[in-house]
Amino acid sequence: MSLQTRVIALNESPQLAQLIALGQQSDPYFAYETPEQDFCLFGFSSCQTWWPIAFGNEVGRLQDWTTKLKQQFQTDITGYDRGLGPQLLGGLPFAATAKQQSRWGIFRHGYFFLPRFLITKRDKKWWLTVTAPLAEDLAKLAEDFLHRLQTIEPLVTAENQVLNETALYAEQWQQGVRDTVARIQRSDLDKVVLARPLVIEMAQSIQAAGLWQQLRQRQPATYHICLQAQGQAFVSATPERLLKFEPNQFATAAVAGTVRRGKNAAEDEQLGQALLADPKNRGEQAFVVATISQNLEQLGLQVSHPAQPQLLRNPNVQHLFTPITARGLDKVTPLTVLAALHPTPALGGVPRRAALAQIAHVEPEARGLFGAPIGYLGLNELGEFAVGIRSVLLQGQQATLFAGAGIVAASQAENEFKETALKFEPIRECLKKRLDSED
Ligand SMILES: C=C(O[C@@H]1C=C(C(=O)O)C=C[C@H]1O)C(=O)O
Repeated sequence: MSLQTRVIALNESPQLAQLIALGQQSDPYFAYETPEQDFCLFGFSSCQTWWPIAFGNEVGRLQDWTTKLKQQFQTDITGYDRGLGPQLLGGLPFAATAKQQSRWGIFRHGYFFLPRFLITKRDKKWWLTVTAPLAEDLAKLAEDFLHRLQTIEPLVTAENQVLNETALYAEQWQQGVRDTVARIQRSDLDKVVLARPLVIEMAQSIQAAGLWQQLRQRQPATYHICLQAQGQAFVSATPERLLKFEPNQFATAAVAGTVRRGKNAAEDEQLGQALLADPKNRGEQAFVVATISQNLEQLGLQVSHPAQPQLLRNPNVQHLFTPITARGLDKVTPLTVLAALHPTPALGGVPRRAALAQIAHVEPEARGLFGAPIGYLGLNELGEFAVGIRSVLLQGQQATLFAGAGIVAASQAENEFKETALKFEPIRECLKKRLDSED
């Protein structure tokens, strides 16, 4: 099928409430906002979708799909700026997995779509990209879409309440942490990130676009991402960038080590400084910096980063954080870099292969999109992927939250359990808040 695309500068800024309302009705739908809130993408309906039904070589197959898509365009689609023109929106799975139990449905092996309608906010301006088969009238499609967007009523938050909450595998998980610590102490395994699910049942079906909006209001300084397709959705308020592709370089970050936020500025500062001075957390984060750097250098890229980590603060937790940049992108494609980096030791472990085997051994369920690359990749090769943590899978009335913690030789199961509980909080609070905000 031959495709065509057109980018239109919008004179009037769309209303966020209307984008959200239209998003709630769209299938598929994707919303993406950077922590700086200076760049947003909203994708509605698809021209084509990619969701493999079997596992294995996901990155290679996504690359093949991208190459095929590029060939379907009659006109040059590579010259657009970031976020404009045809974009692939979605996520890859955390790991190729055949045998583990999975609740992820069509997201299980990854899901991307090429949107028919894409609204982009960048440099304080708004744009619409329309992409459709050659036979369709792009001007008419754009006109109808904008009319729909301008006339849609804002989303009415449905009345909802939490029915029950189950921390799955709680005991089994803590035993898994203890076994992992023992294994780390007696082998050359250094770090394994172990995650666990929390299932929340609500009285009514959960509106993904509405939850995205709530997270955006309550937790502004993170990415805000929503991927909705075939009746289910993945929503993430992750603080963590996996990769940003710029014209001549790309940017990534090493995030690890966690402590809660203080009750006041002085306590907050003290907790932050203690985290910066703590050998366990510093060691854990240094693994992440070293491994990311090595993986990139092996691709022939020139890597640079500051010598000392900084603090990355979110409402409930603070982390150690080192920004990393690499040059020499002409040697590799974006997806090659992504495959080399993911999963970083922030979500997998060190050494990677042994850590992934330990994760598969301890965790009964497939991680799906949790901890996985989620974002956009333009056919112009500019894009950005975040790490899909602080996230939730929504399926009707059921929300499954996942959170993980880095396990090293000095880890204690109870503390790691508490740390994961802390990481559930932002989304858990939003789901509960719906109850309070109904009055
Ligand atoms: C795995 C998660 O977070 C990761 C693990 C961290 C840690 O172990 O301290 C910190 C930040 C993230 O890289 C999560 O939020 O689920």
